[in-house]
Parts: sequence; structure tokens; C-alpha cells
Amino acid sequence: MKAYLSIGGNLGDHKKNLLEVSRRLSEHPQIKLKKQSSIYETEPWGKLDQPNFWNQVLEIETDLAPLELLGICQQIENDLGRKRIIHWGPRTVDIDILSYDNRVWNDERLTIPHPRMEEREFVLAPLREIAPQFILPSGHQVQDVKGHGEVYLLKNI
Ligand SMILES: Nc1ncnc2c1ncn2[C@@H]1O[C@H](COP(=O)(O)OP(=O)(O)OP(=O)(O)O)[C@@H](O)[C@H]1O
Ligand SMILES: Nc1nc2c(c(=O)[nH]1)N=C(CO)CN2
Repeated sequence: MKAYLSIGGNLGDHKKNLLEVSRRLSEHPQIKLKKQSSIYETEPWGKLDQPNFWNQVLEIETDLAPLELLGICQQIENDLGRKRIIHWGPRTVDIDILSYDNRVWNDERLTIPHPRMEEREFVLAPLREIAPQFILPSGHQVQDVKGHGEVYLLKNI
């Protein structure tokens, strides 16, 4: 199954943390990392009084079930020192499942497609880069939609 993940953080060594997420995901026997967007520096979304984030979107192929994938992502977040303190607040690294095999999932642990992805330019810009044909929950193509927040493509990092 094809899934898209959004990863981001704004504490510690951003680059190291993002690379570490990709490394750990690709080491998992049931996950293949297919595409990685560029890394973007992004204005904080939702809660504005915090440092800029670094964000990236990954395309993976996996035969893990959605909740199993969520568990792996949360394990990686915890291993990299993620503490859940402030809602939408600063974090070393956060992994959101944007979509999973065009499926819909709705329970207290997991909602896919991710309900807030469409408002977030920090998700849409990297997604547009690796999956311009991606259909958003609204039915629009990602390349036709602009979300909120400025993003800056980071070059030569
Ligand atoms: N698509 C999803 N991807 C990742 N986590 C999800 C998803 N849907 C629901 N969750 C749940 O959301 C919970 C809270 O996530 P988290 O603390 O990372 O929220 P957040 O990143 O601050 O906000 P947001 O969800 O708006 O990105 C997680 O424990 C997880 O169970
Ligand atoms: N730019 C940006 N802003 C955010 C981010 C993020 O990854 N990037 N994550 C948040 C919590 O999910 C809240 N706000």
C-alpha cells in the first residue's frame, strides 16, 4: 500500500532529526521509502509564537496496517525525544500519516486522510513536489490548492 507521511520539527538539530526519521523508516522490514521531497523551512502554523519548522513529505510503500504504521511512527517520535506538551507547540519531530492507500479511517487514534492537511502549506508544498496528481480530501488536486503559511525551499543542505 502506498502512504504519504508528513514529517516536521522545530527543536534541536532539524536536519539530523528529519534524516533520522527517514533512516529509521527505511530500516523497517515492512516499509520501503519510495520518494522524499526537498526539505522546506516553514512558518509555524496554528500556534505562531514558536520557531520556524523544517518539513518534508515522504512516500512509502508498506504492508503494515494503518494502526501498525501509526505505532511505528509514534515509536520513532518517542525515540527521537518527542514530548507531547503544548498543542501545536514546539517539537523535535512529528510524523503525521497524510493518506494510506486512498482509504478513509476515523477513530480516536487515527484519522486518514489527515483532516488538516489541506490548510497547511507546509504539507502541500512538499506533497506537490513529489505527488502533483495527489487528490486532497476536498477532491481538488494538490497542485491547484494553496494552504496557509509561508514556506521556503532549502537548497544545498
Ligand atoms: N493521520 C494521523 N497521523 C498521525 N497521528 C494521528 C492521525 N490521526 C490521528 N492521530 C492521532 O493524533 C494524536 C495527536 O497527535 P499530535 O500530538 O502529533 O497532534 P499534533 O501533531 O499536535 O496536531 P495535528 O494532528 O494537527 O498535526 C496522536 O496520538 C494520534 O493518535
Ligand atoms: N510550519 C509548521 N507548523 C506546524 C507544524 C509543522 O510541522 N510545521 N506542526 C504542528 C503540529 O502538528 C503545528 N504547526
